[in-house]
Amino acid sequence: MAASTVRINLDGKPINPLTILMIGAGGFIGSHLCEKILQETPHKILALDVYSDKIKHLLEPDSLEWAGRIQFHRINIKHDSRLEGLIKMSDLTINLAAICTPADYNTRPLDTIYSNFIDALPVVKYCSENGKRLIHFSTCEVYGKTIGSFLPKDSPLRQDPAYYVLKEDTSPCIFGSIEKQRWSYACAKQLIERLIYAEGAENGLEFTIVRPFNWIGPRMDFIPGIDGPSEGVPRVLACFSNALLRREQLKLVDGGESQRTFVYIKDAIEAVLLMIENPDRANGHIFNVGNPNNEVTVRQLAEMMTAVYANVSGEPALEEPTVDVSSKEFYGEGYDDSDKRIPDMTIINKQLGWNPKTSLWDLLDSTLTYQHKTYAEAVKKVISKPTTS
Ligand SMILES: NC(=O)c1ccc[n+]([C@@H]2O[C@H](COP(=O)([O-])OP(=O)(O)OC[C@H]3O[C@@H](n4cnc5c(N)ncnc54)[C@H](O)[C@@H]3O)[C@@H](O)[C@H]2O)c1
Ligand SMILES: O=c1ccn([C@@H]2O[C@H](COP(=O)(O)OP(=O)(O)O[C@H]3OC[C@@H](O)[C@H](O)[C@H]3O)[C@@H](O)[C@H]2O)c(=O)[nH]1
Repeated sequence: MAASTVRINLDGKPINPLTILMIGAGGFIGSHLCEKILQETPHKILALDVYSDKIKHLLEPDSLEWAGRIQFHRINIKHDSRLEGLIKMSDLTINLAAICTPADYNTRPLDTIYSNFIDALPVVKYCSENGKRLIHFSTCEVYGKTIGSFLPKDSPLRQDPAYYVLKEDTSPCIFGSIEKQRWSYACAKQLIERLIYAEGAENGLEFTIVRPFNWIGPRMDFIPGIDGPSEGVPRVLACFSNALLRREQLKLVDGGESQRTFVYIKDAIEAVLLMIENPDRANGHIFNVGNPNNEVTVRQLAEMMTAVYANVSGEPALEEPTVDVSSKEFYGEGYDDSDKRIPDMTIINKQLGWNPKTSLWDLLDSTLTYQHKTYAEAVKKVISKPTTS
């Protein structure tokens, strides 16, 4: 975008160029947000992460048109005295850093809690003390299970949205027992939300909290044995992509009955840009960001991904594309699940006029096209290598 174009916000006011500190800029969401900001706005980004692979295309070569507007800082926020200085230099801090893969919640609960609560504390504190605005990434997992999941299976109330649609300002947060360590993540996220909210109420911190509902798209997580550990278990999109690329069966945890709504990353990033550029409408709010129209069971997701991938790759699907596995076998002791996640969109609609656009089929089509182009050759090479005994 031409730096001279004046951008106007939702209230018709000109948007001044900002310096944005993006913590976790090298991750899935961060990489898309950096791309969007550099391509469509005049804002500057201080991109902070321990990894930069997913934003390498934005950092190199130096001749890129936005070269002067992004600066990478390889920093671990757990222990780095440069954090406060970077927050002071910026108009806005966006915190995306977190351990956020379910396979870690019950197997590395301490790391999960430290990452999602303790490590976020200095970020909140420095923003509050220095009068800087904060956009913090929480999660839809703070809602936990729906009220409806506790009703008898045949109860007609299960069909009533009041028992399952998740609302920022009224829905309760329902987690399992302490032994179900899956909830370590949701609980840590909930406590940091409460702390941010309290900083706003008592010390005037200008904040926005984002609750993403299963954002998916290119560059999400990793393909085990290709650009991540062979034994690693990423989130469902990458697990299923990996199986499709290897022509293996897709594993359905506990029958794949849980339901999710999936939103295309590019739609969701538009919502974040609206928050960035409309502080008067976004400050003090918690926003669900998801696509209520894209609900499926995990089994339906597997079936749809199998069909889309057959189109994209030109290879017919396996005769039996899925296999059931127990959650204990797949994730280990202490796993539990969210049953159903439909975001209420009233608040984000009212404040920012945002709506998701992309259907599940279309978003899977573009995402699996990317997965195929990026990984198919590398996976074939790995599979064709003789295994050492
Ligand atoms: N993708 C989703 O659908 C989704 C859903 C709910 C919530 N979220 C939240 O959104 C945020 C971003 O998610 P994502 O999907 O992009 O995950 P991601 O794992 O791809 O990105 C997180 C990034 O943070 C970095 N990071 C972690 N700890 C760090 C530290 N101590 N210092 C510096 N960098 C650190 C990681 O290296 C990684 O690049 C997270 O807070 C996550 O909980 C995402
Ligand atoms: O191979 C797999 C992987 C996952 N699954 C199931 O697919 C569903 C979705 O799993 P994901 O790995 O995408 O993660 P979840 O939706 O449970 O949680 C996510 O929600 C929002 C964010 O906070 C995090 O990114 C993550 O916690 C779960 O029911 C899981 O059990 C499978 O059936 N098979």
